[in-house]
Amino acid sequence: MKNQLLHTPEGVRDIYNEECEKKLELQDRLHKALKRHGYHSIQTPTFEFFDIFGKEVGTIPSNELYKFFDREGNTLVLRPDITPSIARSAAKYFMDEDMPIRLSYMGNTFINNHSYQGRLKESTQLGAELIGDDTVDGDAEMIAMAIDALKSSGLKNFQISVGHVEFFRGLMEAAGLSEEQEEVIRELIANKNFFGVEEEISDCSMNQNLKELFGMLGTIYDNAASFEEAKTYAADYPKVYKAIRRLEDLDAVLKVYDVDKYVTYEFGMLSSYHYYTGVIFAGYTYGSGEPIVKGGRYDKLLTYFGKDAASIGFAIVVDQLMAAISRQKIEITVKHDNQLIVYKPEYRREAVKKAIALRAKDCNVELIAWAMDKSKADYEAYALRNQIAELTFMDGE
Ligand SMILES: N[C@@H](Cc1c[nH]c[nH+]1)C(=O)O
Repeated sequence: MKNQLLHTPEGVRDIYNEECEKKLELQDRLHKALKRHGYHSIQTPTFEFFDIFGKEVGTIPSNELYKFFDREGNTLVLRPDITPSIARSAAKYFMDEDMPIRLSYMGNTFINNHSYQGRLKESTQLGAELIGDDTVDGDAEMIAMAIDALKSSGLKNFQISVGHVEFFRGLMEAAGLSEEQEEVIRELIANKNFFGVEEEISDCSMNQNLKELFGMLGTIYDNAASFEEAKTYAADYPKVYKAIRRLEDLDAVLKVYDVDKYVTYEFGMLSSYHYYTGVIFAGYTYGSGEPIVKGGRYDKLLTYFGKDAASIGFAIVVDQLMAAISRQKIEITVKHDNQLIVYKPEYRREAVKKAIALRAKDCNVELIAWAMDKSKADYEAYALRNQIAELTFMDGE
């Protein structure tokens, strides 16, 4: 047999047996958590027209998209991100709705990233979007809900880092740096090289307050009570000041939800998604270098689809969460309550009837016709391998 027939391409994998059962159980728990917050389920297609994920939308760059053509010659894209699809469908189906819309979804995303990063190219996301709500209450609801969902997965130690895209944007505007310099600084921040940032701006002529704010990009605050200094420095930079104030207000509401202990603030938090306009956040835990949850506010994305609706959302990266849960040795218990009935030909009718009756009572029953070359011991070993709870032989003995 050709080796390639058994292999999957780089970056995609099979999930089977116990791992698959656990993943489904985890998805179920996460989905229920979103439902508990009143979110309504929605499914959108796995592929869409190229424009839904085009440059103007501000999601994954075009060279990381899986693109292909339909019979008419349209360029189609396997979704790299579900948020633009939700934005499209919200604009299509809820154009005249003037109340906030709460949607939740689960599905796979596809990103053709460089193989050397060792990342999955197909991963499962479970997410929620709150559309048509620009309030800080909305920001807090999303973060509190993400925390509730993570807790329902059994995870105990995790952290949500929260930032605001306007802090960095405000600094860039105020400092009047070139696009190239901005790119360099973004890269340095992404690598947590804050000395590098200091060095990069040391030659630029800028006001001391602005320099102080640049110096705060690497600080992690566990409470908005420590924002006072930053606010003083930002007094003359309205964008930056407003961003800090928003995080301060958010912290107050997160305290009402009693989830502030899970949250830290980072003014230097950035995202490569250009559709974010306000608060952004990402969740981390042990055993996963990548975020287990990512989200943020995108107040302008829906205007691209013709609806003016400030929105915020997040997605839990189920595969990352699974990996972390397993590395932290957190047990996701899956029920092993399958019954197995093995029958000899003369007992076929009886066996089938029995299986139907049990299934009607919601029992899980696997039915096997006894193969001539198999012994009782073979079936017992099979039952053990497959964690069968109860094995019945219908052979007249
Ligand atoms: N779609 C984003 C997460 C998100 C959902 N809503 C807002 N942001 C992502 O894939 O990272």
